[in-house]
Amino acid sequence: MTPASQPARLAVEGLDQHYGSAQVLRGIALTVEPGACLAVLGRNGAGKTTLLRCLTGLIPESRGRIALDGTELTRLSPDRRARSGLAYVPQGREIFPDLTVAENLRVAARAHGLERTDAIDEAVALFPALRGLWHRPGGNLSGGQQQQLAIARALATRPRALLLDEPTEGIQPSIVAAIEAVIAGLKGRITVLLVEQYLDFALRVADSVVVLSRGSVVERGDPKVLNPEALTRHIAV
Ligand SMILES: Nc1ncnc2c1ncn2[C@@H]1O[C@H](COP(=O)(O)OP(=O)(O)OP(=O)(O)O)[C@@H](O)[C@H]1O
Repeated sequence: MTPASQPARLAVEGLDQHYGSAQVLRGIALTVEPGACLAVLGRNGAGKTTLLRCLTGLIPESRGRIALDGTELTRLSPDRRARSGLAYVPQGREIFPDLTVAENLRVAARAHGLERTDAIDEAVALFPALRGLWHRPGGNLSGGQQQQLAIARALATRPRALLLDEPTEGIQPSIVAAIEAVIAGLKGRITVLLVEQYLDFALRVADSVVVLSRGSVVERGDPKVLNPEALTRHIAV
């Protein structure tokens, strides 16, 4: 059996990103300690998804440095970053609609050489509802079921760091609670960077918080200590 991976330290320094002439990220610096959960908050258009897409390599960073346990990811392809242990659950889930739940999980595990391990069983153990949907095409699942599958699929690659883009968006409360319990259970095992608009959810699960506004970090700290007024000033529409 392949042993589970150790959580990695994710470090970002001086990250800039442009779309054409428009600068969307400005000197982003953040650190997520191994096994901790950092929530990135901010209004629509603040740059949260762009930050995640830069971390995954889906869009090239204009300037800056991204490192996982000190190993530089900057300028590596998305595939190389994924192989380094970075998993991404995008907004909208992007599961394969024509593949069954089982096949969605197997494709991910196989891409990481984990199809003959317990990686899928371990991921599905966190979302037992997926067992009852095993042979259903991904496209036939509800939004909440798809979100659980998307997170399980990412976990089936045994990541060292997990990037989640708004996992609660449009999801029914019972499944939001299940997702919250899973993220809480990953503490100490997988480093998590969570982009969220659902403030209460983010503050409950995160060990630390970064607030983005117009591409810059404007607040950061421990969610138990941060001034709620400072948070809502940058988040409320
Ligand atoms: N492909 C693109 N081309 C040009 N501009 C873009 C592109 N994608 C995003 N933008 C712009 O970049 C800025 C940041 O967008 P981004 O999607 O990262 O914000 P966000 O904080 O994730 O917002 P949301 O919560 O709505 O997803 C916005 O002004 C957006 O309009």
